Amino acid sequence: MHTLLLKNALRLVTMNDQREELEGGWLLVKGQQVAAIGSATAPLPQADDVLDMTGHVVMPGMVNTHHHMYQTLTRAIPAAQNTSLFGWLQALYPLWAGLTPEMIRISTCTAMTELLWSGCTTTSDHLYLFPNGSRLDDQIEAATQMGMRFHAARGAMSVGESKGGLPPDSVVEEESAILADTQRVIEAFHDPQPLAMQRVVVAPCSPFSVSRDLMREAAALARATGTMLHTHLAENSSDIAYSRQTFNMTPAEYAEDVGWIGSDVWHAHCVKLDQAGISRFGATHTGMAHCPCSNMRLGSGIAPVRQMVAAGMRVGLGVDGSASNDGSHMLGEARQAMLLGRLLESEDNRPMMQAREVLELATRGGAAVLGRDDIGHLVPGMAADIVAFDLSGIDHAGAQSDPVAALLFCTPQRVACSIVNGRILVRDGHFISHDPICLAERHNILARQLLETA
Ligand SMILES: Nc1nc2[nH]cnc2c(=O)[nH]1
Repeated sequence: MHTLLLKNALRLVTMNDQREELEGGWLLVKGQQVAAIGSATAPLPQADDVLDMTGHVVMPGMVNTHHHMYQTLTRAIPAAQNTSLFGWLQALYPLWAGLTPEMIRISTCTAMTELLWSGCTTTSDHLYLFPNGSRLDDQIEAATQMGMRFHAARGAMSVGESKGGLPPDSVVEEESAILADTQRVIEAFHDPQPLAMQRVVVAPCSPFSVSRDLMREAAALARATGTMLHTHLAENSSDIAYSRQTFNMTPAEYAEDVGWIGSDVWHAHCVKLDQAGISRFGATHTGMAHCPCSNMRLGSGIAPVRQMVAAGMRVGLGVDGSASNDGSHMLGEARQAMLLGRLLESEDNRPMMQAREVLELATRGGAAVLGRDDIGHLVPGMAADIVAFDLSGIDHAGAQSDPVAALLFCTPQRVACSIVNGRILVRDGHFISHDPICLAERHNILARQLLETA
């Protein structure tokens, strides 16, 4: 079995149960897993390949719990720059109706390039439109090519404008077809085994674009197949008003009513979850994807992350779709989570949100949200998902006293090295098996095409 040694780390952040950080530490990878970890004084093992991590912080690859990768084709669209959630969606749905299978594949490669470069090694994606013959298969094919660990959420919309929903009728699907296709992709692609590179998630889009029946049937399908459930919930005040008007319930009451609480469920945003909802979600270990950039970009609000963690909710970070961020920088997202958390906490003079607290959400937190115990920290037996940031450059000059906190306090960097499932994808800052410049060229051609066909 191939072995790889990372040695001389400026800091090796294990995120283990004791949260050990080893100065001068080393880590040995054997095949797909972490085989051993040692401090500066422990004898170095032999290995087939050795990476010298002098000046680098080495840490577990981060876990992104919410994204819409196809939106990389529609970043910074003028009509959607200055509107809140519903207006933003209504400006973009007609563009997204033109998506093709190649656009799904290329946008997935683009978003995964950004994510990998920013320190993320596992990501979920919520793909909820399938126009012009697009299928989840297109995205899974691209993820396999990129080598990233992937939780593909089979999204769906079924309630169009004519039935009181938000999306135009042209982008919704029949509910029977949604359920049949979701079952098909679970059978074709879902791998429940430890170290799985591919899992499938059941993921109707949001309360304002699918029916109560579909939510209930989706929950039953997920439970029958041992898959997880994911949707948007309580994102902003219009979302709350829709829930009250349509279901006469708060979003948390609605989620419980349709069977969407528990340790196999995670909801994106939850900015406006009320106290009763936080308590109920906490007691049932329901998960949530905290998306600070998107929540600021769309003016949605600030999710009370600390309260949610204290209540027992599983909390991870999500960059959200690239039309409401409009980037996929995982370390940058962690920095924003820290800074935004400070604004909320400052209201009652509580201790400030700390760098390590947020790094934990980005690693262990995200792993828990996706229902995984084989990623998110580095101990022998865990998946070899490891990233390294070089702190010897100008952006970190003067930050030697705490290089781990400096990852978030200083300008967010790209990784020098990224390893997924024991395979090196980025070395010395460069992708080994694809060229991001060629990718961006093709991506821009397709993005123009999408605008022209709308
Ligand atoms: N932020 C965000 N919220 C949504 N709610 C339904 N769809 C979306 C989306 O694409 N982005």
